[in-house]
Amino acid sequence: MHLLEARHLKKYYATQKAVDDISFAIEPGKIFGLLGPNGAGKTTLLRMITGIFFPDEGQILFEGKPFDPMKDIARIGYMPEERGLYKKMKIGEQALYLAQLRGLSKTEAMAGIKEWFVKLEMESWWNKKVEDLSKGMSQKLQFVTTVLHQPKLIILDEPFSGLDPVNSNVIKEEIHELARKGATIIFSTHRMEQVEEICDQIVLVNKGKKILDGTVKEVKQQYKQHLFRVGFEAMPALEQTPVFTVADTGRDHALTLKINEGYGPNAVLQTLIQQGAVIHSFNEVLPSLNDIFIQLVEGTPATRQFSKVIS
Ligand SMILES: Nc1ncnc2c1ncn2[C@@H]1O[C@H](COP(=O)(O)OP(=O)(O)OP(=O)(O)O)[C@@H](O)[C@H]1O
Repeated sequence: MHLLEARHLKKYYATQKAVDDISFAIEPGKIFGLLGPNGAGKTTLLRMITGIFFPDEGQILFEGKPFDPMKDIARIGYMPEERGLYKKMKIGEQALYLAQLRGLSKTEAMAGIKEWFVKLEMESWWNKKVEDLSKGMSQKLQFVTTVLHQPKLIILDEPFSGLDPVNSNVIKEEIHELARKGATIIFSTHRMEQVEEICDQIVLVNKGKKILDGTVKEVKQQYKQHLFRVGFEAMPALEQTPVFTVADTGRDHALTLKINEGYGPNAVLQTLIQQGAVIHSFNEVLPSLNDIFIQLVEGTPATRQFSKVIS
């Protein structure tokens, strides 16, 4: 059974089709990346999944049953992009207050906070005020307050913004650990390198529509351009062949070759050897998610506007 299923969700504002018939399903324990350019509809989708507002049309199923924000919200942890911490409150008190608000007893909350503060090296922060924290520090605090009540579904909007590489890695590791323990994670970002490393499944939205859905591996296979990087002992002088085309000018004794239609890697290797090349490496070059993202969304205007649809 899926932990979360979105079926034909629609949310229209006065002039914008912010989310226009989007469906996807997420299995328990998976890390799901919700991607898209600015204004694509990601926040609007997340707000429906977190019960902040209802979809105009469509259905959300949580553990196979219609999503009931009043009941299910206690099992969801949401870290929004615009951070919602009380600036004047002390950090320890704030974490305690938020954990109790999400249903933990004071004892449970204290135990959880201690564990997380030690894990993320925040023990000395207890008596600081939020307004005294740097952007990255408040990001860590917000992460802790999102996951403290052990939600089944954790939704993180741009979780790494403001974090240095060391703290990004710490949070990345914690996200993996939470997923290993069974939590399902949705995270929304435009930073593709993080998605490649972390996500099991991705959905790309653009102009309110879903334009891609699959595992990172599937998506890369779907958009591959049959390119291979070949390393040589010495750069060979290659003759024209119907098997491949040289895709770059070559450096460091290596060339990128594009295999022509009707041929495979074996034919490339045979041709190269016949032409006297001495090969020492041969690797497929898959497109990065960044390349795919840019290819799919480049040049498309922001969210679909009613006026354009009507005219
Ligand atoms: N309250 C609102 N009223 C009218 N239009 C809105 C409202 N909120 C969002 N929109 C529009 O809906 C579209 C989708 O916005 P949304 O915030 O969901 O995008 P996003 O993918 O989260 O963008 P970003 O990556 O920039 O945060 C945008 O065109 C936005 O202008």
